[in-house]
Amino acid sequence: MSLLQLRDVAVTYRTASGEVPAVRGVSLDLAAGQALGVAGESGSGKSTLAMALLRLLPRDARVTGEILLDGEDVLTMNWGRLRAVRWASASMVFQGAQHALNPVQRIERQIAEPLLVHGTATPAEARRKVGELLEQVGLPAWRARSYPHELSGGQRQRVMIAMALACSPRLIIADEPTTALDVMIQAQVLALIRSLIAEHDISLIMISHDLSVLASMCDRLAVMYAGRVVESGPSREVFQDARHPYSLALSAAFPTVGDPASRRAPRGLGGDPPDPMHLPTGCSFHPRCPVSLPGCASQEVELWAAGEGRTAACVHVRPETIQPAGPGEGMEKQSVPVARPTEENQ
Ligand SMILES: Nc1ncnc2c1ncn2[C@@H]1O[C@H](COP(=O)(O)OP(=O)(O)OP(=O)(O)O)[C@@H](O)[C@H]1O
Repeated sequence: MSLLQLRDVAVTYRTASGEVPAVRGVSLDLAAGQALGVAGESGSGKSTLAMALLRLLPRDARVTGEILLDGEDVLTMNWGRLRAVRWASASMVFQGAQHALNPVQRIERQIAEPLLVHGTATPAEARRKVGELLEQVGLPAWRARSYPHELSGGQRQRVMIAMALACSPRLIIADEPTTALDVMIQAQVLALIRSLIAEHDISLIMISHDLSVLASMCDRLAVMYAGRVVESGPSREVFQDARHPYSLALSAAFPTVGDPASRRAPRGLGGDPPDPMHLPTGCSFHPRCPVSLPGCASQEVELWAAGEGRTAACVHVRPETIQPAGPGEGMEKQSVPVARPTEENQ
């Protein structure tokens, strides 16, 4: 059975200017021991989805659908059960550790807190465990006495990882865990996460805008655009042979380690992500899509099978299904391959 199953999950923020549909109809599965990367540009709904998984969203967010963790729906759990599940079954590493840690509490107290709250350790046991956890994440045990401001950004992120590990969860959700770090430290923290999840057999959901980082860390990828998953599948295949033009643009936007040619021309995607309150009609990506067809402006496309274990929401995956947009614009049976970007069209 899957460790985590999302069924038609939607999140809408209620704001003074109206409803913001931040996540729309997301269905995903995560098997035990698997790592899933969730990619997308800023504003695509990644963090909202991650926070929804443990009901950490503000009160003005309405979440619908099903979020089944070990078969139990997180959305309908009572508060007592939810408190038990947080940290112990699933824990979170937030982006920007300097904001997530309490600046006036020593590290020891912050890492020990989940252990004490869950009653899994006495204060003396918790102190010993904190030292062990710090050593597991590559910090000396004496750092337990430090305050967050006495640590570097990379060290603080290691502390966040130690906290996430404290109650031996089955799932860690890491939201842009290395965004604020320089490249060398980023590589160290990613290597640390990779080795810890393998060693402790922990499942991982990692959020990032960087598809190349996710492809190097995760078994599967889900690419989000305007609150929807537009493509999912095995990491290597999505990264190297994207079926959705948006995933293709994302994968082309980052150089690949070991491929000097990919560094020469990091390619950006033209235009801006849409405002969720004013989404384009039809396929939300069509105004920026280099291979859109006239019908894409009127027809929203569902996720279709796009190969072994793969899905993509693009008419080019099943071109025969698109309806004609109007007189003279018939596109039935038209097959247009998704164009890979070339040097000329960048
Ligand atoms: N508390 C909130 N109230 C209203 N709208 C919000 C709130 N939080 C997020 N949003 C909106 O929801 C959409 C998705 O935001 P979210 O932060 O989930 O995206 P993201 O992909 O994680 O972006 P980033 O990579 O910048 O963190 C955005 O349009 C954002 O403006």
